[in-house]
Amino acid sequence: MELKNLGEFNFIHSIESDTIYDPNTVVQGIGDDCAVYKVTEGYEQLVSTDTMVEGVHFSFQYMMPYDVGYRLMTANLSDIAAMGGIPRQVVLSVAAPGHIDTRILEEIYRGVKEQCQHYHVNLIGGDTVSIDGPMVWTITIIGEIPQGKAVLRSGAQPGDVVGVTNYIGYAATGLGSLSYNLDGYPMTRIGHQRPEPQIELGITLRELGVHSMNDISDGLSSELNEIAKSSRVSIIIDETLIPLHEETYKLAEALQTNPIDYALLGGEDFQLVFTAPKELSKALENLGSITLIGEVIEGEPVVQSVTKAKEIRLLEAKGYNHFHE
Ligand SMILES: Nc1ncnc2c1ncn2[C@@H]1O[C@H](COP(=O)(O)OP(=O)(O)OP(=O)(O)O)[C@@H](O)[C@H]1O
Ligand SMILES: Cc1ncc(C[n+]2csc(CCOP(=O)(O)O)c2C)c(N)n1
Ligand SMILES: [Mg+2]
Ligand SMILES: [Mg+2]
Ligand SMILES: [Mg+2]
Repeated sequence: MELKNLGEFNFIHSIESDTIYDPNTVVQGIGDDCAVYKVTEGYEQLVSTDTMVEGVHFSFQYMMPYDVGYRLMTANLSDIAAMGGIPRQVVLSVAAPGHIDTRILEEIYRGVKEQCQHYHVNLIGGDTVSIDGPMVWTITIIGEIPQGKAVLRSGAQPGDVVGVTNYIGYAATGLGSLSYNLDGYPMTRIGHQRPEPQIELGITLRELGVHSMNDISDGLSSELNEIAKSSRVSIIIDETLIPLHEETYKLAEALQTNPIDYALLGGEDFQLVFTAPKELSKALENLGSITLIGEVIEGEPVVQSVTKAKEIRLLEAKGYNHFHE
């Protein structure tokens, strides 16, 4: 059935069941002017919002509707992970054209709810409007963090080591293989379609005492530059240490591109990049999913890298930019 035949209120009614995955914190969910939720004593509240636009952040050529919802939740959960926080509540706003088949919307919600269930997050409200254009999906997420413990972009200190979680350039490899219609990239395709936020690692890193952290939405060079600027420090990384998946090397070979660029410029990995006191190096490496790729030094707020050929180059804050020519 088309959305315009179902109508706004029937649509809201159709999605409101199975939205509460941590009932202890909810006083009022979907169904009133505002949602009402409880906060934990001794904790600060985190809030962040992220939007996904059809044609910009996703294409039904490369993703199933279920994946769209899944990744929308991941992008929002990822910003909570980047602070070392615990996700709690979300509200979701959708703008959709009247001719859309409601089965597509149901599938997107199924993806959202899957991630809500997995991370014990409640979907407590939202908004539904019509648009004469592409679908626009926005989530606002609320999380919690023990008082004074949020890991900021501005906390990096000279002498820190720089680390990343898992593989970088993974999602961009999957998207590249899809857009060039190349077979043989099963792992990274899932990385593009169904990325995971690093909630548990974010909490572990915060508890270990990392100094600064960011999640990778726009690309490693962009995120490192944000840390360098906010913290007023210089960062230097060794490009040969950036953890790339074998499918990234394979795609770079097939397309005659530089594999490092998928990590530096690709984005949407939703992995974490952080800086930490050098004394934590051993503990960080013992986590298994962390790679140390550089260090923080005193100086201008810039990022430099040592290339494979042992040359030093400036890493500009390139990466995904919505308003770049
Ligand atoms: N239109 C806006 N109005 C007010 N604040 C904004 C607006 N857009 C971004 N911000 C704020 O700017 C800062 C950086 O936002 P940005 O969206 O770049 O970070 P992010 O969500 O981590 O990255 P990404 O959106 O690429 O995942 C955040 O504090 C965000 O709240
Ligand atoms: C169809 C299609 N084309 C291109 C891309 C790549 N892409 C889009 S937005 C973005 C950065 C993060 O956005 P934001 O800063 O809004 O969080 C990236 C890397 C995609 N995912 N799908
Ligand atoms: Mg954002
Ligand atoms: Mg972020
Ligand atoms: Mg961005």
